[in-house]
Amino acid sequence: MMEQYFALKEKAEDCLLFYRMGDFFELFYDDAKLAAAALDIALTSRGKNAGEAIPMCGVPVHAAENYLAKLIRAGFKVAIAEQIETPEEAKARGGYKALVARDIIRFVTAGTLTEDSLLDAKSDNMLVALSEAQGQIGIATVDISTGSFELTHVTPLELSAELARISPSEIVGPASVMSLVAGSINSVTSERQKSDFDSNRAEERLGRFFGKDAGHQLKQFSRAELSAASGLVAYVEHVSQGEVPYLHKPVQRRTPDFLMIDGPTRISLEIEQTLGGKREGSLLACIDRTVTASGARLLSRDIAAPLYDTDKIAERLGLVQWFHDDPALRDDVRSALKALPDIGRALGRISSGRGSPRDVGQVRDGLSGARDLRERLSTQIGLPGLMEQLLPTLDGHGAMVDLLERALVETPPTEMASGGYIAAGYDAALDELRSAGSDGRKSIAALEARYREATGINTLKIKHNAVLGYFVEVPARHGDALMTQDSGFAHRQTLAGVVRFNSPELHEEAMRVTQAGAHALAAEAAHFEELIAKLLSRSDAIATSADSLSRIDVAAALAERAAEGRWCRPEFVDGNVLAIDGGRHPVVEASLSATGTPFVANDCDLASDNRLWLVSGPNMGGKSTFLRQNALIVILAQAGGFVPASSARLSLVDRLFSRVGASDNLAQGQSTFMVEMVETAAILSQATENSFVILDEVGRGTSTYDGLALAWAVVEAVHETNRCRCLFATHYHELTRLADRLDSLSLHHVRAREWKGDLVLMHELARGPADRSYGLAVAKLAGIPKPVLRRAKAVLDKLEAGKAETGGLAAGLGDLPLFAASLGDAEETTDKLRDALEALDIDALSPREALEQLYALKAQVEEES
Ligand SMILES: Nc1ncnc2c1ncn2[C@@H]1O[C@H](COP(=O)(O)OP(=O)(O)OP(=O)(O)O)[C@@H](O)[C@H]1O
Repeated sequence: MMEQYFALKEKAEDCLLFYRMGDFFELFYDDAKLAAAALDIALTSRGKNAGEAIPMCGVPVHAAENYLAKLIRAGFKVAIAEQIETPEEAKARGGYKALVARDIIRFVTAGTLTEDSLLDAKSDNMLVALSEAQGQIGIATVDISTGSFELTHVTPLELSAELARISPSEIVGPASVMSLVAGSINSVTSERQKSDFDSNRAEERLGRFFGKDAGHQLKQFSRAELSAASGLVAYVEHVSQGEVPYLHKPVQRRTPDFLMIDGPTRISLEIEQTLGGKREGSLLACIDRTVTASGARLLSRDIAAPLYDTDKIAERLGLVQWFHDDPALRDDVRSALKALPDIGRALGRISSGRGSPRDVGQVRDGLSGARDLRERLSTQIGLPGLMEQLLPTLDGHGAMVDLLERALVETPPTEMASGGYIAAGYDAALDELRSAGSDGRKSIAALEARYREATGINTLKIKHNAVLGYFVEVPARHGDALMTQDSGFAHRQTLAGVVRFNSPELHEEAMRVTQAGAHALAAEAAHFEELIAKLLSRSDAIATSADSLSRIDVAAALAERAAEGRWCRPEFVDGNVLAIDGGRHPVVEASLSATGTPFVANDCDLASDNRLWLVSGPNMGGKSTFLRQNALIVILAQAGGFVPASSARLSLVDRLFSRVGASDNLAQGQSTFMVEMVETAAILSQATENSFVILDEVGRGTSTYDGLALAWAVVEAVHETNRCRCLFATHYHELTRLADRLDSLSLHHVRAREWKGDLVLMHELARGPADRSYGLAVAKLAGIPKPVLRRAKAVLDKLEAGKAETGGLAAGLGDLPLFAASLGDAEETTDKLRDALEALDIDALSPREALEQLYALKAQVEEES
C-alpha cells in the first residue's frame, strides 16, 4: 500500500495527498502533520515504514468538502486519490490480497474551484497564467466557476498593477516569470514546466481545446498572450484530470481601455477592501446595492477596472440615468432580478461535469426569468442605447427553457442518487417504471397486512434496509412461530429483540420494486445527460444572457445608490479638468451619518493652469478625506456610475495614484519610509499629463529636513515634469513658498478655529495657506496630559523664537534655482559622459586600455551622481 501511496504522492507534486481508504481520506507523513495543524484534528500514526511510525490523520469522506475548504483557505493545494475499482474488482483481478487500484482524480486548488460551498458568491475566483515572449508578459485570466476567459499583455513594469486589479486566487507560470511576482502578491503560486507555455505549440494546444473554428479567432492574440493561454489550458487540464471544465473562447482585454490603478493605490483608497482586509467599510461595500451575486461580482470588476473610454462610460451612464429617473421601473426590475438564480456559476458547475439537477433547474429558471424581463422591458419607450444592446441577448433560449420545463421537476434535488428529478409526463417509459415501482410498494404493504392476518402477529412489519433489502420483522417473542419449516418464512437474522425473515412472495415483489427503481434511475440519468449536452451546446449564448442580467443589475444598483445619496451624473469634457462641486467621501459620509454628524461637502477645481493644489491644515482637519473623495469620484465616474457631488465635470484620467506618507508595510519587510519612496518613485516615473495623483504627507517618514527637501522636490517634479492633476496634502508650511514659483500650483487649507481654548475643526476647504498648524491643540483634543502639553508649548515657543532669528527651516530656500534649471544640470552630466564616449577610439585600444577606460567612465558616473 505504501508503494502505491508513494507513487501517487509523487504525482501529487506539491499538493497534499488525500488518499481514499474506505469511508476516509487519509493523509500521511508531512502532509498529515500540516493538515492536522491546519484543520485542528488529531495526528495519529498508522503502521510502520522502515521501523518508523507513519504519522497519519484522516477526514471522513462525507465531510471532506468542509475540510477541503479550510485547507484551500489556508493556502494549500490538495490532490484527491480515489479508489478507481471496487474491492470485488480488485479480487477478481489479482486474488484475495490484491490492493484496490487508486488514482488521482482531481486536484483542488484555490483558483480551480467550482463547488458552491468553497466559493464566495459575491467575488470572482480568478486563476491567472503568466508567460513572457518578445519582451511582453502575457496574462491569461480565467474564472473557472463561470468559464470567462480573458487575455492581455503588459510590460514587466505594468505587471504588478494588472495583478492587483485581477486579485487572483492562484497564479501559474514558468519559473522565469514566477520570479517576477515572488513575494509581491497574496496568491497561491505554482511553477509549471516551460513546455506548457511554448508559444510555438500554443495555437495547436488551444485549437485542440477550443475546436478548429477557434483557429481564426486566435490570430488576434500576441505570442505572449497565446503562450499564457496555452499554459493556463495545460494547467486546467492537469488539475481536472479528464473532467475538463468548459471555458469560453478567450476575449482580448486591451489594458489602455481601462483606468490604470496600481496595487498601493487600491490598498490606500480601500476600493475593494479596507486596510484591515475587510469588505465592510470599503468603497465597494458602500456602493453595492446589487441584488444578484453575479451582479455583485460584476460591480466589483467594474470598480477594480474603471474605463478609459468616454463612449463606453456614456453608455453605462445612460442606463444608470434611465433607472435613476424611473424609481418604479427600477424597483420592478430589481425585484425580478432578485428572484433569479446564479446562472453563470450553475453553468460553470455543469460544464465542469459537476452539475446537479438543481444546477440545471437554476439555469432553466434564470433563463425563463431573463425572457420575462425582456418582455417587460421591451415595451418601454425611450430605451437607452445599452439596454437596446442587452435586451436581445436575454432571449433566444425559448426551446431550451420549454424543454427543461417539461423535463425537470419544479425544484430538482442536488443529488442524483435517489432520482426523482425528471418530471412525470416527460417520458412514458419512465412513468411506467415508476408506477411499477410504486405498485410494487403497494403490493408489499398489502402483503404485510396479509401476513399479519395469517400469523395473527399484529406487530409484524415489512421493512427495508441497504444490507438486507426487504424483510419481514417480528418481535423476538413471536420468532419461534415463524421458524417452523412449513411457516413459509425463511430465517435471515436474529437481533436483540427482533427476528427477521424472508419469504418467496416478498422476494418476488421486492425484485420488482428494486428492478423498476434501478431502471427508472438509469432512465433519469440518461435523460439528464442528454439535457446537459443540449444545454452545453448553447453555453456561450447562455453565458451572454447571464452577463446581460448582471449588467442590468449593476446599472439599477448604481441608480439606487445614487438616488439614496442624492448623487449626480458626471459630465466628461476634453482637457485636464477635475471640477467637482459639493464633493463628498461616500464611505466617511455613510459612517458619519450613522452617528448623526453631517458631512461637509467640499469643492475641487483642477485645470491645466491650476492643476496642483497644496492642501494644509490641522491634523484631523479632513485633508486625507478630501484627497481621497476626489480620487473615489474619478473611479466611480469612470466605472460608469453617478458620483457623490452636486456636480462633476471631469476629463478622462488614464492613471490614478494615491500615496500616503509612511504607511506601514512591514509584511513585506521594508521600512515605512522606504515604501513611501518606492511608491513615490513609481508615480514620478509613470504619471502622465492625463493622470490624477493624490499625495498625502509624502516626506513625513524621515527627518524634518530630508522630508521637507524631498516633498519640495516631488511637488516641483509633479508640477514641471509629470504635469498631472494633483492634490498634495502636507504639514510642511514651508512648501507654501512654492506658490510663488510654480504657476499652476495653488494653496488651500482645511479650516479650523480655536474657541474658548478648544479647537474646532470645520472640515471645510478654503483658499490660501493655513495660518498655523494647531498640532498642540489636536494633541489636547486627544487627551495628552496637561504637564506634557505645557512643556510642548514651551519648546514650541523657543523653536519659534529661533525661527524668527534664523529664518527657520526654510531659510535660504528662496535662493534655489528653478527646478527646470536643475534638470539642465543633470543633462549636462550625461552629456559629459557622452562626450567622453564619443572621444573614444575603440579600435585603437588594447584590451587592457579598454578595461581601464571602462573603469574611468564608471568612476565619472559615480562621482557625478
Ligand atoms: N468633510 C468632512 N465633513 C465631516 N467630517 C469630516 C470631513 N472630513 C473629515 N472628517 C472627519 O475628520 C476625521 C479626520 O479626517 P482626515 O483623516 O481626513 O484628517 P487629516 O486632516 O488628513 O488628518 P491628519 O493630518 O491627522 O492625517 C475623519 O475621520 C472624519 O470623521
